[in-house]
Amino acid sequence: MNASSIDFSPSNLALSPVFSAKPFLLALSLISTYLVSVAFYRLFFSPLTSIPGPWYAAVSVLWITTHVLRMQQCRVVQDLFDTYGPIVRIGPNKVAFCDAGTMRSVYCVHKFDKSAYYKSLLTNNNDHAMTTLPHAEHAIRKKAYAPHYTPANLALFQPELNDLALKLTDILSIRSSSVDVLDLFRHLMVDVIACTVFGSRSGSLDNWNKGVRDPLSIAVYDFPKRGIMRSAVPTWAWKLVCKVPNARFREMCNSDNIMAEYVGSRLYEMRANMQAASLSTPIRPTFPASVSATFDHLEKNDLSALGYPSEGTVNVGDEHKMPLIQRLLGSKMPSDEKNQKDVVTIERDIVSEAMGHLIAGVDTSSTSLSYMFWELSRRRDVMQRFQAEIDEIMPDPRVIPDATVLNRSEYLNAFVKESLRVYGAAPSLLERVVPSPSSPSRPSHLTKPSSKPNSRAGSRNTSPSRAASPILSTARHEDFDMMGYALPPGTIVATQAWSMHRDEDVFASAETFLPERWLVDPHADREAEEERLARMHLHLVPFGIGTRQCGGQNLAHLMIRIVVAVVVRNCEVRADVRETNERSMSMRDASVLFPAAKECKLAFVPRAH
Ligand code: HEM
Repeated sequence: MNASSIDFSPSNLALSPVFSAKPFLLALSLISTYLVSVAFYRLFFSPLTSIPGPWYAAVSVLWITTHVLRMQQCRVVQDLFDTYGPIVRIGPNKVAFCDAGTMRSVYCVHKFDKSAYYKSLLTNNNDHAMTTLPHAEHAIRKKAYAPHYTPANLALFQPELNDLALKLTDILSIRSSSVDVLDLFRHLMVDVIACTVFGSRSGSLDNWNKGVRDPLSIAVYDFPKRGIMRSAVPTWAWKLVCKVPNARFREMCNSDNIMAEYVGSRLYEMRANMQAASLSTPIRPTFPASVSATFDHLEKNDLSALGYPSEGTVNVGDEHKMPLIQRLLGSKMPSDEKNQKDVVTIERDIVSEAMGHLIAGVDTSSTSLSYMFWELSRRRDVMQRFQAEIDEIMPDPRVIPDATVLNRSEYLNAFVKESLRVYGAAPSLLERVVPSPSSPSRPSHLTKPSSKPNSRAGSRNTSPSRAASPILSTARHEDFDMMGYALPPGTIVATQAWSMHRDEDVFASAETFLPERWLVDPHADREAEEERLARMHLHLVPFGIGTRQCGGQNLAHLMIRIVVAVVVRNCEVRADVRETNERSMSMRDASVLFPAAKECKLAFVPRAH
């Protein structure tokens, strides 16, 4: 047969075996069989089968992922707790729980490593404390930065923080119309972190006031979105994504580099200054190749025992006051600098760490402050009680009291706790992984092999002893016993502050904003009151819990108190319901909480003194 004799008519082609649909159908049926088998296994034979939860969550990650993308994961997981109880399977390999005893067991006692989810927050393509998954390696990073955030060290920076807060108040007082405080506080926090971490003034607040775009604040804002996109696509595809011809989009893709350039410049300036001043830099080994050998020793040196500034100081300016990058440079750099490779690695680590603090501290604090002022704008009762206290501790409206005075203020404390309870800025699941037997951080007492059958979790409030309830008779030695269920190594487990803060048995009328719940009722039985407050404190975890909890919480507490005090002393706060209301402020959660409208417009009217 020659080519001219082949009939290429459409009707013949459709029947031609070359174009037969059979291979396609075969592939399709193989894939379908595989998917159905996987779903069948996950539903009926997985070690997590007995854990309560909807079947569609057990068979695929698709369901929970859609809620992550809708930025409604916290609410959805809370609904599952309401339906199924305090332990729920939310994915083929993921278990969420809401129980104070289990929370302590996972995050404080066993100190499970973080899950790979955190890698989406890498800075400068490199790890920092928050993204370092293994517990032992993290301990070393934390030891290096933690002394910076002790209350005594932060108190040295209070004059600068006060200046920034007064500048903010001046900006608010002269505006005749409403301002988007979410954006304004973001610029403020960039200045705060520039001051405490880099020892420089970024001028972000000034830029905001002048209506000038501030690339650093924009980069910090863009970074989480960039992280989610970056982790969703392979490197080759990411390079294409970054070429999308849209200037704003490219700026977002480039946010990591913009931050790295800023932080890198500050680091080199600092290093040059330190060298010029012939500083006496202490030499301490950090980030050694083998971290496990030092692990036990580091564990004993927990935060409280660290003692600052015992590790040595740099003799420039105020002997003890130094921004974080100066502290890290002083403690990490080899004095002779013979090994240039080490220097490059160490500097890269410092840049990533400092960037990590920018992204961890800016959006969280600005969201918290925004929700606080929104509450003050609509709760006259809270505002009046607050003003009475602040007017007393701050007779001169331009002289902000010392941190010790702010910390002793009863109503201010109650207001901040209640705000962090209802509007905690990091309310989502804090994922950890059940370790494998070979993991260096796996404690030997993780499981107790038992012959008793599995006991199902029942009520919401499980006491600590319940976490040690019997496990499945089929449980293997390496399984972890969580509330009566045996979880194999590799299972992702997590709790969320959102739910811990909304437990009706602990916080009556949990959805109501009620600072008074944190005050002792003088008419009630004293012992019962103490017990009630202790229970609430046990469930209040806006900064996480255990060794991985927020490294900058003391700075967050200090700055929130300073800003709230000075603004309440100087201004009345108003919201126009046409622009800021329940709907616009409805909470959405990505890794950080934010209002649905992505803005919070409020007006500030100077008070008559
Ligand atoms: C209201 C404000 C803040 C909230 C609600 C908050 C919340 C949190 C939470 C929940 C974590 C733990 C994440 C986990 O376990 O997976 C965390 C970690 C962290 N936060 Fe914050 N944060 C706030 C402000 C800040 C500030 C101002 C800084 C520093 C400038 C900061 C620095 C960090 C760092 C460095 C980590 C990682 C800790 C580590 O793993 O060593 N945070 N934060």
